[in-house]
Amino acid sequence: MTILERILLSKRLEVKQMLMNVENVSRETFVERPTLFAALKNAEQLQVISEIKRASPSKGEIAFGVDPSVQAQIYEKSGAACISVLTDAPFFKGSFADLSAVAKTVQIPILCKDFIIHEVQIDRAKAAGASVILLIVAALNAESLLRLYRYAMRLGLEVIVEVHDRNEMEQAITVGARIVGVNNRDLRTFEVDLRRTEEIASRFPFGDQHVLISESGIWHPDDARRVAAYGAEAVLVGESLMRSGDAGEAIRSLQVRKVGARV
Ligand SMILES: O=C(O)c1ccccc1NCC(=O)[C@H](O)[C@H](O)COP(=O)(O)O
Repeated sequence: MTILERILLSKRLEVKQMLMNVENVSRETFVERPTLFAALKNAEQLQVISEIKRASPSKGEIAFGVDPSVQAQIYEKSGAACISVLTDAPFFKGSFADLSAVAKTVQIPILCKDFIIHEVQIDRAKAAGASVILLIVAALNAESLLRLYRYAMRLGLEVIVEVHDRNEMEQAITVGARIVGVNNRDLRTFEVDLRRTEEIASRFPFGDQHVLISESGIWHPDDARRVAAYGAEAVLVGESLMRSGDAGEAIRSLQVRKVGARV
């Protein structure tokens, strides 16, 4: 069984639990946030979506004890365009409590980074303060992808549709995705290869209506320059920021000039 299959098996159980507990979810009112799409499009520099990542299936512990609010404040002050919060507990040691804590602390867009297979998870993400959710094409069939995409849009959320190859990218565009994230990590082998961004970018419908994000495996300014050269307008970065002694400086070093940016 691949790691994605194992995660999805665990998500089905989690969804059952969530459906039994819908009444107990507290809904708080959060600030109105700027849209992620505009934040990425209107910038001349490559934008950094900075992730709160305590652990991962590929690396084990990264930073179990991090205070998500403190980390989020550092990210926001350093010019992050958005904060991604991993909410999966079994594989990433994240939680919706982490998401809520971040939502109470910062004003910028917040991404609920999870493996979404059911509307109840989208409700939960919104209730905890997310303004953006992630839908992974490899985790959904075409009907579920479209249904969940439309559901999130109706709730006023933005959606990043995550893809791993050109075929998935075409599915993302077909459902109407405007924000597409290429995950450079192979979810079966964990191997990270920035050429995935290059491959997908070669067929991506660049222009005013679409924005491309390169996700995973970004450690150095050279990585940022490389994916910017392929046409990415943002990077989604977890581990390297969590392990950095100076996450603020690390974010600033990745804000390289976008290719095609206006002078
Ligand atoms: O990070 C993993 O090991 C992983 C394994 C299986 C499915 C998803 C996984 N990560 C989720 C992510 O997409 C990353 O957290 C995110 O793109 C940041 O990646 P990185 O900068 O390499 O930490």
